[in-house]
Amino acid sequence: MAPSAIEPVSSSPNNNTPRILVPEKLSPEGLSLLSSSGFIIDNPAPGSLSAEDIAARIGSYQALIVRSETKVTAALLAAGSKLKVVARAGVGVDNIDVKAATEQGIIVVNSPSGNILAAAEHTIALLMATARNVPRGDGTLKQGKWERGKLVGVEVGGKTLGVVGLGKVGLKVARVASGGLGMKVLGLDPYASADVAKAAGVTLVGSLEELLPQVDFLTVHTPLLASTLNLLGEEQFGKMKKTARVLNVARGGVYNEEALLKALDEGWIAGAGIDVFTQEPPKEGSVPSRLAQHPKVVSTPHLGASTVEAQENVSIDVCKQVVVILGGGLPTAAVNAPLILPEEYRRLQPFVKLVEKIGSLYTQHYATNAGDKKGGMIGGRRFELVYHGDLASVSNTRPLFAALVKGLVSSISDAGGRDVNIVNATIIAKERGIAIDERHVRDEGSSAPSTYASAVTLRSISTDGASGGEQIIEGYVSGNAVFISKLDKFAANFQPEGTLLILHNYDEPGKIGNVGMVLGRHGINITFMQVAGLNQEARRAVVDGPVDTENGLKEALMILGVGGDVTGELLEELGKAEGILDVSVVQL
Ligand SMILES: NC(=O)C1=CN([C@@H]2O[C@H](COP(=O)(O)OP(=O)(O)OC[C@H]3O[C@@H](n4cnc5c(N)ncnc54)[C@H](O)[C@@H]3O)[C@@H](O)[C@H]2O)C=CC1
Ligand SMILES: O=C(O)C(=O)COP(=O)(O)O
Repeated sequence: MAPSAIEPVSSSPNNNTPRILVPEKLSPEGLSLLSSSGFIIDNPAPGSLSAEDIAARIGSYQALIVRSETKVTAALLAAGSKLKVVARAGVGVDNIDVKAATEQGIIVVNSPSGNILAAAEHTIALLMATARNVPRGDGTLKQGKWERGKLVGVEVGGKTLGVVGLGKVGLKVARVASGGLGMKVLGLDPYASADVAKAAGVTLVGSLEELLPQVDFLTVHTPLLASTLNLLGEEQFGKMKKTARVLNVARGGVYNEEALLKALDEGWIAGAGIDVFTQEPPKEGSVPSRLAQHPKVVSTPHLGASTVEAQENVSIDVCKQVVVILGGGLPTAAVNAPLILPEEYRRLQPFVKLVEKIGSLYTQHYATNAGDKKGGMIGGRRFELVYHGDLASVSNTRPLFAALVKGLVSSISDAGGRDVNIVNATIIAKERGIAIDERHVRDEGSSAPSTYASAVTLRSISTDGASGGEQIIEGYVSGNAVFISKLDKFAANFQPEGTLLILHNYDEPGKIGNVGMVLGRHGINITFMQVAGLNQEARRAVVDGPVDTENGLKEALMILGVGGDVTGELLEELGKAEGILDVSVVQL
């Protein structure tokens, strides 16, 4: 039987003393913080508890601390009737069902930066190892062979590195590659700040299509999200140089593993350095295992965060937070902590919801769906959040500020933006190069119907004058429902809920019918529809303006609430329909 250091619950000194289960290897520095706070820690030999063992015991624990190996499923959380916190001693929370935890009121925390240096350095290690055949040289020499002729490598200096995902790890890799190794670095991250990228020696490009044919090495540093799963498949590997090598110290699945195997087998690319797999450890004979054992691949068993220093950092980071949470406090890196404290809930909650929806609508409509993804639509931008009417007299707007940051990053970050809370919103905004000014305006009008005493305007302004001009979204609250009343120059009135298609078009007879037919062909139901025409100011500008009065006045937005799967194909078809200027899909 596998060894287990877990004592029966009844033998604890006091049955009210919180118990913490740590089924994976965690540095003792953090564990000693827990024990000196008086908690009981059960830290059996790593791997000795099966998923069933953990589920059978979890009911007696107030906290669970994991790394990437324990799958914290909805069923496990449901069995954890006393659980107050699940702590991830690392960055990625893709092994935790955060939604289920939130529904059960369990706080999930992580260590957002404790291991990022380790992950970046491991990426550089794999870069050099793949370029210079280090593992094969070592392996063959240990077998008594001297194979210099077979192991000629390539230099990285002067070569081009592509970095997909310019967050904390990606930027560190980029800095080392450009500053230390003398590489030319191209970056792709639709949400990155152009200034931050430039300071790291990175030139931003607009798409994978533009990036892939240029790179000698490619590295990915995005979280694993629905939008990054299989980001690179056969089509993408086919666009790369035959001499290119790819690296993955992010998550298995960002590269489609079957496609990567094929690209290596058929010589579309020259090699790979892989730390992470869709199945860990990979089962013998599976695709991830064939990849790990492939002669052109340098593979490591998810070692990105495995340094003494990183493990100390993440252990201390999360154990401190567990102590705070079990003591009734608010953690610093909660993946799903509340944006709003109970005493402010009644008054601010609808506005928190409105501002978060406005932020999310902004990112999806202007950044994610934009044809030109060179960045600059979020990071590196100045946002002005204007509180109108009664709301202007609220002095503690921290929850609204945090709601905007959360809304802006929700569709692009690891935990769907749930890691933003009132404690860390300012830091996260700064990290992403987002500047937010708040203004309180008592008298000035907004586009909200005059019966509503409070409204919010978000204005997004380019700081370099180059990217994207200015955007405006305005909304108001009625009862507990939130409404968008203005989208740029269009006067709207719709609830930002569910899946919405926003079509910018010339408002002419037949347009609605055409769109309805396309949606019908794709099996999409329309739940509501609204045509948002130019607001008064924009009408006046067209009438007084020099050009094209007729077409200018016909400009409108068609906003459709839809049910069903909105595919890329559908969007393309809608985009090509006559009179449609552009289309975007947002999930709110
Ligand atoms: N192998 C290992 O041991 C480790 C792996 N990791 C992995 O690395 C990932 C990245 O970590 P951080 O840099 O700390 O996260 P981060 O959140 O700071 O950065 C992620 C970046 O990806 C960008 N992004 C999101 N979707 C994108 C898309 N479709 N295309 C291009 N860019 C996109 C975001 O804008 C953001 O800038 C983590 O989510 C984790 O899964 C992290 C630490 C250790
Ligand atoms: O922090 C992360 O996202 C990691 O991938 C590190 O995983 P680990 O804690 O080493 O199992």
